[in-house]
Amino acid sequence: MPTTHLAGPILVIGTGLLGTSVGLGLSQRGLNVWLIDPSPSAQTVAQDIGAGTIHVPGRPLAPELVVVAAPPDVTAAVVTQALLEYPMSTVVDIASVKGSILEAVRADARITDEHLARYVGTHPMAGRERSGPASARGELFTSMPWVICAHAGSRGDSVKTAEALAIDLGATVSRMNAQDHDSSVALISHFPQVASSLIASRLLNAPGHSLALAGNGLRDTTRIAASDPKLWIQILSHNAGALVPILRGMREDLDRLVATLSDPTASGALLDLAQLMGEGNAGQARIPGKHGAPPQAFALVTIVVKDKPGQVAKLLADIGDAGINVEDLRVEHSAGHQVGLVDVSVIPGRREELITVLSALGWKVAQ
Ligand SMILES: NC(=O)C1=CN([C@@H]2O[C@H](COP(=O)(O)OP(=O)(O)OC[C@H]3O[C@@H](n4cnc5c(N)ncnc54)[C@H](O)[C@@H]3O)[C@@H](O)[C@H]2O)C=CC1
Ligand SMILES: O=C(O)C(=O)Cc1ccc(O)cc1
Repeated sequence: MPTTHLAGPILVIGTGLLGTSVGLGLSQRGLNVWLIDPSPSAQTVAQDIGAGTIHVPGRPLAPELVVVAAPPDVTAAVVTQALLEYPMSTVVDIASVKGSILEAVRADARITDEHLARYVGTHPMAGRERSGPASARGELFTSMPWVICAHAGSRGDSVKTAEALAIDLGATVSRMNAQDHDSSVALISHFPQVASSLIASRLLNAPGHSLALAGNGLRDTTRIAASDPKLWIQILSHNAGALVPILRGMREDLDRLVATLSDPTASGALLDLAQLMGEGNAGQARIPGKHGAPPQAFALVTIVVKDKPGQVAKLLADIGDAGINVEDLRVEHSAGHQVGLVDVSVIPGRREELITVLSALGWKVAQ
């Protein structure tokens, strides 16, 4: 068994996608995990897939750590209850918003400074569009950022325990206060979610023959529009204060774009468009690369594969045998043809070698 920073036991309250993923990851590392969820089926599925053991309320339990993985709306109430019920435990939550939850816990008349000292708000920056325990993965957090939002009254050992959770699950710890967290995620998570939903909602009345032409541009920009509405109405409403200024900024840009495109022959119009595209290029280039590394432009090699079982696995095995690391992978199917296009990203210095090796093995390299 791998060594862990946590000793356990750990109680996970809320065994949906995130809670079950936490339970799976910790159980796989040999820790003793207990599970509670008001939904009997969520609780049972989580236990059945190996996330831990259902905790029967009323049975004595003194967890080292309580992880609250409930929806944002109820998180503050569940955290408060856990602080009162488990007087020796550190209590963390993993909700996508932090400021409103800290305020609500603090505002509860039953919560003293001693209680609050054991609470640490946290947020793993990892998830999926699907909710529920059946979609959970123990490896969900590997190499992903996990924000630890200690507050002024947090106890040092509780902050360490919260960080141990992130580290034991393979995540990268990032520390900031709740306000900085909320303004950061408004920009890098909540705004993209809204933008994606707005784009996808434009497709509602699109004719089928238009949609049939869709490629990765549309798929990339609408992937997260498939997210769970029940969760997102809570996230967006809890972080509205940080989100609204970003949306106002976008509205200004959109108004300017509409004005420019209303007369694209006007003097300065093309310059305006070039500026918009240029600013987009510059913003996109600022997004860090894999594992938080600086942005890195990978080289792309496109391979044409037959659309039949095992082809992509065989291709990856051949690339692996050549000792070349695949940095990113995308498979595209061309409509009406029995072939797939596999885009393989590698570090630029290995591109030519990859093309030579694959061509020699009989693969059809498109570019
Ligand atoms: N889905 C994602 O991609 C991410 C979600 N989060 C946060 O994780 C939390 C959980 O989200 P998911 O696991 O995706 O949702 P989910 O819908 O898969 O699971 C939520 C679970 O909480 C349970 N629950 C409802 N009321 C409860 C209560 N009063 N006490 C205890 N449990 C209760 C539900 O029965 C359900 O099993 C949310 O606060 C969300 O903001 C954080 C990072 C990523
Ligand atoms: O799928 C993605 O790209 C995400 O960004 C997932 C996600 C959703 C909600 C969060 O609070 C954190 C991460």
